[in-house]
Amino acid sequence: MSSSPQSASPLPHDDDDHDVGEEMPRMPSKPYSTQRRRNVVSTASTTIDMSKPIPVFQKSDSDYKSLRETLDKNYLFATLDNSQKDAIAKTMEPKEFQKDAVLIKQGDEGDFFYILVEGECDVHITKDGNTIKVATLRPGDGFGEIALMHNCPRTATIITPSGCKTWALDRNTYKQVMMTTVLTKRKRFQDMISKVPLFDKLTSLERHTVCDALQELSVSAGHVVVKQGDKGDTFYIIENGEVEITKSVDGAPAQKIGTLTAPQYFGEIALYDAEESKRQATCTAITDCHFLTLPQKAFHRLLGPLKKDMEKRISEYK
Ligand SMILES: Nc1ncnc2c1ncn2[C@@H]1O[C@@H]2COP(=O)(O)O[C@H]2[C@H]1O
Repeated sequence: MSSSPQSASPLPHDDDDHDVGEEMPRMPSKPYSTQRRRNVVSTASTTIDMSKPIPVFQKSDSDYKSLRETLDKNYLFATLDNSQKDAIAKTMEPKEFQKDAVLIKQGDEGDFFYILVEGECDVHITKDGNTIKVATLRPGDGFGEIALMHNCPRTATIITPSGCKTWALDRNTYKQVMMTTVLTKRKRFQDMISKVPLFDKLTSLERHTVCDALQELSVSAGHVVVKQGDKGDTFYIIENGEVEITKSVDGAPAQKIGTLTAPQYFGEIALYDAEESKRQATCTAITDCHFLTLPQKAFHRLLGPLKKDMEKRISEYK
């Protein structure tokens, strides 16, 4: 990874939970190095000046290409359009960390969002005086978004046991680029999420984070959303429509075992149950349907606190 900064931007001191202001940030159609943004975004307590030039870090073509591909695959950027992802890829800067370095400390203020390029990082969470390792991050994974998007202290400590290479995105740029899409989406999805009893046990920060990761999917009546025997990689919440569940046992013709409607969910067994990572039943839209979906990585990270509740429901199916 080779790069050099073209211009540096000081980190802002804007804080508090942001509302989407009257004027929305729009991504430039030209590269940052030649264009300034004039929009201003008002927030609860402050204003983010969108006219600040955004730094461009020169990268080799191959670094740019692989970073851009990583952004395409990462669920945190799923709602951004191509020009927004181009802009992020241009502005990200390389940061390397030595063995045992602490990239993020729980409780600190957020400064950067990172994408891991090489090496591994462990995620440790301290609660009630106990520290536990909750996850290991691998190349392609992003982290550090929660404190930036929610103006809260860092929710976990990130340590690299072996040393690592990352791409880093400063707080101001992250918020400028993500604010429009993520906050608008969060407002829309909060209503829906509040109707799903499963999510009652999440804290409001956890619910916000789930909203930020949700994606949308519309299918027509007759579409097979999940097929028995397939490998599962998505969790579905029904926002509109009806889904029929059918299951074949020991090769016999599939039998209907139920119908789901909003705000019920499906697709969790193959994601949670390592032994049954294959879809256990077929789920077919019997009307046109609209779903909110969570990709597998987000599901594990964000719905970890609900594992027991989901396992209880899974055992009731059996
Ligand atoms: N359970 C988890 N699994 C994986 N990553 C997490 C988990 N909890 C928090 N993180 C990440 O750790 C980061 C710590 O800084 P942030 O709170 O800004 O953002 C956090 C998330 O990106």
